Amino acid sequence: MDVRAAVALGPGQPLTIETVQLEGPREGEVLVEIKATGICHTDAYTLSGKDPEGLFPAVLGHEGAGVVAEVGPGVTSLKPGDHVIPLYVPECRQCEYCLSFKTNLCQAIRLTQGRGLMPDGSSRFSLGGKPLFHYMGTSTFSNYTVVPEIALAKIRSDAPFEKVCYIGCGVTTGLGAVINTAKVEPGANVVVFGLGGIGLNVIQGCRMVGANKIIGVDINPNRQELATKFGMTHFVNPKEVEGDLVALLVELTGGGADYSFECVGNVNLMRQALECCHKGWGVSVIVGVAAAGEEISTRPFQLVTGREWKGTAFGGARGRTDVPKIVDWYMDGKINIDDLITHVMPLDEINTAFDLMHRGESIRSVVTF
Ligand SMILES: NC(=O)C1=CN([C@@H]2O[C@H](COP(=O)(O)OP(=O)(O)OC[C@H]3O[C@@H](n4cnc5c(N)ncnc54)[C@H](O)[C@@H]3O)[C@@H](O)[C@H]2O)C=CC1
Ligand SMILES: N[C@@H](CCC(=O)N[C@@H](CSC=O)C(=O)NCC(=O)O)C(=O)O
Ligand SMILES: [Zn+2]
Ligand SMILES: [Zn+2]
Repeated sequence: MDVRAAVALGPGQPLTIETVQLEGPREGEVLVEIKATGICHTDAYTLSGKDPEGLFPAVLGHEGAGVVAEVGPGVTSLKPGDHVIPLYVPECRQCEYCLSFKTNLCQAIRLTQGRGLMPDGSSRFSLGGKPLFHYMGTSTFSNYTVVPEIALAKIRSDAPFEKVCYIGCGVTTGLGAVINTAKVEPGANVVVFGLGGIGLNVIQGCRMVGANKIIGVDINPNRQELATKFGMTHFVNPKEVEGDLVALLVELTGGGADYSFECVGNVNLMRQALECCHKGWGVSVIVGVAAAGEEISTRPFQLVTGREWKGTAFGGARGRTDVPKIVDWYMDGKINIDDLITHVMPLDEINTAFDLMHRGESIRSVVTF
């Protein structure tokens, strides 16, 4: 079938809107009509060419929501008409990783997903007879996409696509980093580096679990107002700090953060996030994705003296299990998504979403189809 997609033809180039050919679903696969997709910083990272797994030409996008249009042979958990959120971290419930219950990093289809292919090693997308790569197993910058059954969370049918698509990445990553990965407890003091689409959800998660001081760090002063609305108690702009930022954060937290989160993808901030943690027990969680070749460093003494360095992918969430619950939280008014979606646009204007992000003018842009 012919579909409309924003295609990344090469690194650093704007996306081009094309009529693309999409094959129907094969064994264990599902054709999804995408109704809305968010644009995450990770899409921009891959488009920049700095992602070692970035392949071109490709259909990017990993923060979508839509409706099942057709199921392939062997699909049992979904049927046409079901509302779904595609998952870049699937949940097969059978692999060693899923069964360990120690991680959400299902590996059932990770190898082919990282090569931009469906689990059988081929692509469903093509342009002018030449295959296009899939992206993160989801390729939501298209009005139709094909996704493995194990990479689809079935959600309630009354949830608005243009809001809950954000649960496909940013919301779940931020809330999950707090709840699943750090396991922040009531009364904890936290520091959040980066108050964008992810960091604001970390702030929201910290407020939900009853954190005490929630200190936000960002070089964009415009982030202060919204972050405060989401639960931030103190704002620090590193550009306005005279002297040592880490020392200031240790002082503000009364000895160091119980938990810190790096939500930018900057290895220097990752070090500061670790070193502002409390001696003996502080835990720092890396959420941001740093470019190929970047490395983190600190004095091992920081760890010897009891700080812990962790990382999180998709907030440690098991997507098919956890995503429908987060959709319920939104529908029950327990979490705020609406105020984070600052721009909504048609597919033709998707490059504007990247421009807004790079200029620091958006939190989340959403494309509706
Ligand atoms: N681990 C995971 O599962 C996921 C990771 N990510 C990654 O998280 C990071 C953040 O993503 P988004 O929130 O969508 O990006 P964003 O662009 O919306 O937000 C980044 C924020 O960092 C701030 N910032 C930039 N440089 C800074 C500095 N030197 N000091 C303090 N603040 C600074 C910006 O002003 C902005 O507010 C990206 O690296 C993205 O790839 C995103 C989703 C999931
Ligand atoms: N391909 C990149 C790393 C990208 C990455 O870390 N992705 C995160 C999700 S970011 C979403 O916006 C993730 O889930 N990683 C787990 C995984 O298995 O990829 C690189 O190689 O740098
Ligand atoms: Zn993302
Ligand atoms: Zn699995």
